[in-house]
Amino acid sequence: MTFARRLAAAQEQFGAVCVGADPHASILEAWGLPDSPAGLARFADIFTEAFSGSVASIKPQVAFFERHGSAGLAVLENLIGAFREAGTLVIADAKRGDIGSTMAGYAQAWLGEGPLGSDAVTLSPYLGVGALAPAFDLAAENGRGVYVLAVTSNPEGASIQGAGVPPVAQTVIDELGAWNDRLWPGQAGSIGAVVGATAGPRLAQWGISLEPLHGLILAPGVGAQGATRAEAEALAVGNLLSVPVSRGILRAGPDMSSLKDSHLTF
Ligand SMILES: O=C(O)c1cc(=O)[nH]c(=O)n1[C@@H]1O[C@H](COP(=O)(O)O)[C@@H](O)[C@H]1O
Repeated sequence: MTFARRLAAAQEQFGAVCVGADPHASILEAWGLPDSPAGLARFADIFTEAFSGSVASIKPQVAFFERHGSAGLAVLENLIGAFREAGTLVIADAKRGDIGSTMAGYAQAWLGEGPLGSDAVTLSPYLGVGALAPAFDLAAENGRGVYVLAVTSNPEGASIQGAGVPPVAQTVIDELGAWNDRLWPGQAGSIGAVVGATAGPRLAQWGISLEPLHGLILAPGVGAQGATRAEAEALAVGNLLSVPVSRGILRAGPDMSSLKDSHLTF
């Protein structure tokens, strides 16, 4: 089954919130845990108990695991495995992107059968949308998905993403839509665009249309970055929307019952 269909079924059951697994040093501290591989492992245990099997998807931000080196990556591997085994979709937020041959390596790492293999991965299109083809092709082959940065939630992205006529972001979205149509003809594609929930005013100012995407939208920025769920929902325009929330949810921990319920408030 395609990633888009699996995600649609999961969101029908659990809703569109994607819980961010972002163990910032400040979150570990707030949870009374050391900023070490042992603290990270304890974070992962609590996070797994709170959310595995009870939300549609999670999004581990891999930087917060990488900063602990190989021990941190081992925690990430276990986390990915535990959630996938429970049937909760894992979107690895790795923001990878490189020339085609190296891209094939990243695709195998994050969308393959190895220990970091996830249901979907985030990618950066700065080397060209076409350079990401190895990830698109693997996703089509094995029922995985990708999310490509288009209009990011941070203000610094504007000078590049809004440059040109049509703006770079529109070109990214149009090219992603063409890939979706080619790889998943006649159905929702499993390639998504990352469009910040904070980015509504930029979309309007640049005249960006998300309609040609024919796929998925990931709209970060709700909660800690100040955007609302309604602002995220306004972005869907016929695409399947997921709303990742990291700090807004994690700040409810480590108390298990507050943490378990926190995603319901978004
Ligand atoms: O790709 C992403 O997920 C992403 C893209 C973007 O434009 N903005 C953005 O904040 N993110 C990620 O979404 C999460 C947002 O975290 P919170 O602001 O704590 O909810 C972080 O993991 C970011 O790395």
